[in-house]
Amino acid sequence: MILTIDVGNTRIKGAVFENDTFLEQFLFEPNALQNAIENILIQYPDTTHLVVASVGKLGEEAFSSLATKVSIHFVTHTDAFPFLNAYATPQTLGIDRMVLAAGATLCYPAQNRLVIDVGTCVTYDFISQDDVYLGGAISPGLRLRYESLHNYTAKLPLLASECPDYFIGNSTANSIHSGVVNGLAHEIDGFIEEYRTRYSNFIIILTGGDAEFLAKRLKNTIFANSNFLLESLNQTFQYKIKND
Ligand SMILES: Nc1ncnc2c1ncn2[C@@H]1O[C@H](COP(=O)(O)OP(=O)(O)O)[C@@H](O)[C@H]1O
Ligand SMILES: CC(C)(COP(=O)(O)O)[C@@H](O)C(=O)NCCC(=O)O
Ligand SMILES: [K+]
Repeated sequence: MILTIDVGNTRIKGAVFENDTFLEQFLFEPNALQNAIENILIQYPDTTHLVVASVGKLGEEAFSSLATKVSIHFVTHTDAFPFLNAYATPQTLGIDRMVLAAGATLCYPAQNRLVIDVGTCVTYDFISQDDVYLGGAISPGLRLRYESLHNYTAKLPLLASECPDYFIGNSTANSIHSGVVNGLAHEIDGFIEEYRTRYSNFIIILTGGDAEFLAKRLKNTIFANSNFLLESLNQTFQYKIKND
């Protein structure tokens, strides 16, 4: 069994896999992480590997105390990945984006793929059908947009995310909801259209903490899979074992 852990900039998520089967997912509190992992290892004593991808504040040392209990693999740029990386600065490419690209390449062979991850940031990643990672885009995520409006103005309140069923916001709150949610939905729809002018066919994977919330606002019918990064971590690790 493998326990995969995704340290994002907002949340730390985990999942236990038995081969390709997703058994259970977890959400961690940063200051109770070690204890929580120890409990998972007790609950799933057949766990042999802990596989971690971090773009957040936690580095490899945050997991080192667990090394006596489980074999730890911290994913880095030097791992084996199933695509050719055409990014001009591969060493600064987010490891989460590399893992998403690997998952898309392995799960959807021989086709163009667009991965959209709506987390703290929205990331777009495009992998061509000949398995070349081309890059994509980074923009502020849903919560970051709500927080920026509040943090960088004198008068705008901080609101909880709400799905507007209107386009014209008729109050301050409704204007913010329309600007943030409709704005992000239009961005995603617009990006997909831009990719369509360049590539006639590609599959779209929508993931991240706000994927389900946004999926219903999009023009394009896209099936959201919030666990795609955790699943891709499992796939990437299995690929690494076979190709090292
Ligand atoms: N319980 C929650 N706590 C924080 N954010 C949440 C929660 N549920 C949904 N979200 C949304 O999910 C987003 C974070 O998504 P996630 O994919 O976990 O981000 P990251 O990988 O960057 O940490 C937040 O921006 C927020 O809008
Ligand atoms: C863009 C990101 C901040 C996204 O992080 P997330 O929203 O998943 O927490 C992360 O992938 C990152 O730090 N990237 C480095 C820059 C790059 O990918 O080019
Ligand atoms: K993201």
